[in-house]
Amino acid sequence: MTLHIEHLAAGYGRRKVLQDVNVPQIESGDFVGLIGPNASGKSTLFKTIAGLIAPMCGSISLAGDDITHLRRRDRAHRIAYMPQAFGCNALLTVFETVLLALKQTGGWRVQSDNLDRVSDTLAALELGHLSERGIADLSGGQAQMVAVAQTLVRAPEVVLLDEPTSALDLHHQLSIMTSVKNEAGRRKPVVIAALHDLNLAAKFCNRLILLRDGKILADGVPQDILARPEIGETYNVVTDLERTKRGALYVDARLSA
Ligand SMILES: Nc1ncnc2c1ncn2[C@@H]1O[C@H](COP(=O)(O)OP(=O)(O)OP(=O)(O)O)[C@@H](O)[C@H]1O
Repeated sequence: MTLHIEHLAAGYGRRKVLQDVNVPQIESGDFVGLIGPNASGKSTLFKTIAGLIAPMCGSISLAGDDITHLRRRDRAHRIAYMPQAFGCNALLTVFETVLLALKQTGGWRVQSDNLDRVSDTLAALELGHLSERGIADLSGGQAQMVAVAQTLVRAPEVVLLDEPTSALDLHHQLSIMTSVKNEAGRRKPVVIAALHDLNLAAKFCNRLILLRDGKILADGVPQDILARPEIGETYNVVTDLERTKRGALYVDARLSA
């Protein structure tokens, strides 16, 4: 099962944000980091893959099917998208909120395996202790982790996470990224996460796609992409790619003089 994007253009009204985006073969089990500065088009790409924006031209195919024309219910079975901003119903518990995410694919009838799926997902994300807490009583980081749980619980073929760690402390950044990577390795969805932290992207992703001004500038393994001069140019900083004593990639970035 692969995701493949060809000559994609998309935007808002007449304004084209994405221009001739080509992404060859993202394979099942890949954990792709979508990187690029603010306003480069990362969320727009996610919204287009998720079907919230219709492409102006080009195609997006999943396992050979063109998904740009899928019906909403069929798309919900195959693709789950966690937006940057997520709304919460103040009256629901964490457990109910994650269970509600299953409604998009399973309808209103709750089956016992749905309850197990919710419990397992919350446990995998270290959120079990929050199950009965009201969703309105969570911290920003806890609410963000619940949004990740809502995405993963649906067990889709494509998982799109828009900045899943932006509100998280160091432990929870590592914990969420580890859980997502484990999910990619175990169930083998295509996973794409928009990330601003290049070191986190290097640590967990097996492929990075660099977007600037709606165009793909580089696509490849982290050690190649992060070593390229386009990284510094794109973010308007000076970068050096180093290896830590433990062998991890580390991007040292500073403002140019
Ligand atoms: N609903 C919208 N209507 C019109 N323009 C929009 C809309 N959403 C985004 N844009 C514009 O599209 C461009 C790309 O925005 P997008 O949100 O895709 O970038 P991004 O790379 O996800 O940014 P960030 O890293 O800041 O979240 C920006 O110029 C933005 O102002």
